[in-house]
Amino acid sequence: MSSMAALRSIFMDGGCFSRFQEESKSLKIRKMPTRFSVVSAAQKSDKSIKVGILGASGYTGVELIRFLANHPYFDISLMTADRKAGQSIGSVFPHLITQDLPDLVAVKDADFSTVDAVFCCLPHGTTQEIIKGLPSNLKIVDLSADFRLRDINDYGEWYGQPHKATELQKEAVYGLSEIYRKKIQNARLVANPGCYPTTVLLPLVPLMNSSLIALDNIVIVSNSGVSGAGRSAKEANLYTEISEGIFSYGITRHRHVPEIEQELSNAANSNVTISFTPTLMPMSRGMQSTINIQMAPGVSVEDLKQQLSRFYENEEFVAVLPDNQAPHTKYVQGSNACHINVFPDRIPGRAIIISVIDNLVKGASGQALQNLNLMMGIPENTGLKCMPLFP
Ligand SMILES: NC(=O)C1=CN([C@@H]2O[C@H](COP(=O)(O)OP(=O)(O)OC[C@H]3O[C@@H](n4cnc5c(N)ncnc54)[C@H](OP(=O)(O)O)[C@@H]3O)[C@@H](O)[C@H]2O)C=CC1
Ligand SMILES: CC(=O)N[C@@H](CCC(=O)OP(=O)(O)O)C(=O)O
Repeated sequence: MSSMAALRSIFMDGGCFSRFQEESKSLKIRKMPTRFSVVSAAQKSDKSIKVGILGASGYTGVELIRFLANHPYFDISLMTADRKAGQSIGSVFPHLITQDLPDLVAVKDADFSTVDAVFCCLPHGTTQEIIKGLPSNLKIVDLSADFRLRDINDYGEWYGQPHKATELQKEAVYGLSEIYRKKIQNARLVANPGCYPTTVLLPLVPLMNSSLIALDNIVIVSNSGVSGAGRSAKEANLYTEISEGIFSYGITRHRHVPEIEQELSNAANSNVTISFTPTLMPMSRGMQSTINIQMAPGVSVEDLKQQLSRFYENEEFVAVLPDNQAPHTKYVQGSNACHINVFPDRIPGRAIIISVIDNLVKGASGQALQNLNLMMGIPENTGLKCMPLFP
């Protein structure tokens, strides 16, 4: 029996697989834990779906290892690295010394016939070369930016090189889970969103086609923890460069601008242009976006909050905070949550939307796992229910 068939039978035994599918269709995910026998399915689990992590020695790779360790169906059976190929995971990450995990191998030595799905946690430009050669039945979630931009010319312009896997790029589904859930369920290749785009799109997409805000007056300032830059050594990320200070970079030309504009324009069905300034903060993880918008005439902050609350009322991972509670990166750290709130600006007619995520979780590995769960037809929150690490 194939892994998928085995998994389906687990759910069918409990009579819950088709009900889960029905429920997914109506997007009532928050109600799942009470209405589905997830626990009994987990008890029967045999970790029958084999997954690989390409780039397991990096920050997003090791974050996936953390979540997959508690996943009832996914078994890590392949892990790759580049410079660290040949090493055990415990020698690269001492906190994993006691875990029973495969050693890191180079991609060229990896046996892909042993896995059903892979997460690609590789640098931009690398995944598109590597996955061209993989078996065509593999499910792939790519955490890099290689397949996010639908317009191949945009890719060339913003990433400074022609795309090397244009056919695959056409096939890819943008993996903002709450927005593209149905497409993701049927996808083979998912382009996981960038962390900045995730903090911006979750609060803005539901407002785009509702005539609530002006589409030509969106000003975004985002703050990121340093782990957003990955684990490889760079002068700009030395403690002496980043501690006790902050600085903005990529001002007006960060490569996430076309990704955010693509998705906002798609939601608005009209061309949307943004002002976007990313800033590096002296913290390891966490991301906050402050989004200043012009409301349409007669629209209030309460209208925006109501629209967002309605849109996300059945979502487990996105919360619109009550009253004037300010989203704080500490309250989402280590979890797949996104917290959003909306405030009136002192300038009449304008509002300030603030959203926070953990860049390594909802901004990368958590959302990637949410997407593979969807692609495999299992409950979307499987393995992701851990609470934020606080304080
Ligand atoms: N960090 C974040 O918050 C986010 C990152 N992303 C994206 O996810 C991807 C991974 O990011 P992150 O984990 O932070 O990066 P890291 O730099 O921490 O890790 C990169 C991984 O890729 C391996 N690698 C590097 N070069 C090659 C190569 N030429 N061939 C094969 N493997 C290679 C590295 O191996 P070795 O260690 O042996 O060199 C390492 O395992 C990137 O595309 C990033 O932009 C997306 C959202 C958020
Ligand atoms: C702090 C930092 O350097 N952040 C990265 C973004 C990381 C990310 O989420 O985006 P990608 O997946 O598109 O790399 C940057 O600005 O390039």
